[in-house]
Amino acid sequence: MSNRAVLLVNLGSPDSTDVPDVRTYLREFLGDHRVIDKPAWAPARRFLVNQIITRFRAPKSAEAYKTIWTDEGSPLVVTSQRVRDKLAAVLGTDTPVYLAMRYRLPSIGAVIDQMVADGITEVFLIPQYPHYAMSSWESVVVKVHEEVARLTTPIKVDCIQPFYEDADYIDALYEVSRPALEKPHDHLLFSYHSIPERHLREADASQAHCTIVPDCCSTCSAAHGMCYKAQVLKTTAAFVKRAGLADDQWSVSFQSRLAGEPWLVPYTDYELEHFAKTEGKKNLVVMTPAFVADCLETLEEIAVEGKEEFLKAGGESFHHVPCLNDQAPFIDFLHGRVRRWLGGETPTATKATLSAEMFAR
Ligand SMILES: C=CC1=C(C)c2cc3[nH]c(cc4nc(cc5[nH]c(cc1n2)c(C)c5CCC(=O)O)C(CCC(=O)O)=C4C)c(C)c3C=C
Ligand SMILES: [Fe+2]
Ligand SMILES: [Fe+2]
Repeated sequence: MSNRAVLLVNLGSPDSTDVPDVRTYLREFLGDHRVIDKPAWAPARRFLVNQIITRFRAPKSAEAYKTIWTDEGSPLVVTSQRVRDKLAAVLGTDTPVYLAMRYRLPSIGAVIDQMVADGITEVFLIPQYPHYAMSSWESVVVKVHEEVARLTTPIKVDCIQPFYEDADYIDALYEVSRPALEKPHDHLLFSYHSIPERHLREADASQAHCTIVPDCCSTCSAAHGMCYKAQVLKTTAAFVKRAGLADDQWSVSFQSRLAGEPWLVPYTDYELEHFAKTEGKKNLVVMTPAFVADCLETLEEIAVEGKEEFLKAGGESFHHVPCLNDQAPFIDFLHGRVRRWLGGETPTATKATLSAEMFAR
């Protein structure tokens, strides 16, 4: 067996839909200071997460998870396992593929220990996020490097760059959404996971561009290497061009916000109501390209709740485009990137080339 391997990392889900398991998951997830960050108020943050958010949120989240749970477990975890297995099948035994979750199981630390036991010395890390965000991509990449740093025999980590406008990724998105786009519809909505607006400023190492320069995301800047909003807008622009859509056929919105501060706007739930009630857009297709695997945020929040809100507001048809999941175009995309890494061609990020600010937070 070779000493080189692929490591896929996704966000993770609770172990089960039981409230204590959901609480444990939320504690770990929301206890990550790259997700709920307020370093200046660290004790307040711990109190907020442990006592308030998890106590009140866990029962509600558990109910939501029950609506999407499958016999095999959480859709996000099950789909990620299928992606791992399909990628492993096309790569063959020379390049094993491992899967870890940022929160809960299988943990990044345990999977890295397994890789060491298997004799792996070089790893191609592919966070299962097309876009950089402090709370997603950065959290995974930093955690993997932290776990590698504790090893006595080091592993070399090459990380794929956020692939938000990679032509092959956009082609894959186009392939999986074509059947839905061929159905009659009035509008295509790109609904991305929201983040606090403040996170855009925190990620901007120059502290001079994001949310400061007017129309910052359309003004070329080095800050966009770590600007979630600029990157989701680039995914959208690349997809719109690939699909040949006119400007009045699509728009962007942001879902899954928490309370307490401004998150990226416009909010998906407001947009859904507005389309049906005031814009006369009654037949809607919704894509969710921030997620590569269908999960709570797509299957429940969009495909069930979003649909209900839209139809209640007077909408007539609502179609959620499934995520890339384990569909062939995504496996082909990943396979292509791994082949290029094995051939030394894929531009990758190492700890030395990644922003030092990322590791210092
Ligand atoms: C796509 C990338 C993601 C970013 C960026 C992100 C930021 C972010 N999320 C929360 C809070 C929650 N997210 C939850 C679920 C969830 N989030 C992502 C992805 C991103 N989050 C996924 C894939 C999922 C689904 C997980 C699954 O098991 O299916 C949840 C938990 C569910 C709930 O209770 O609603 C919370 C909470 C914050 C605060 C944040 C950025 C600051
Ligand atoms: Fe989230
Ligand atoms: Fe911007």
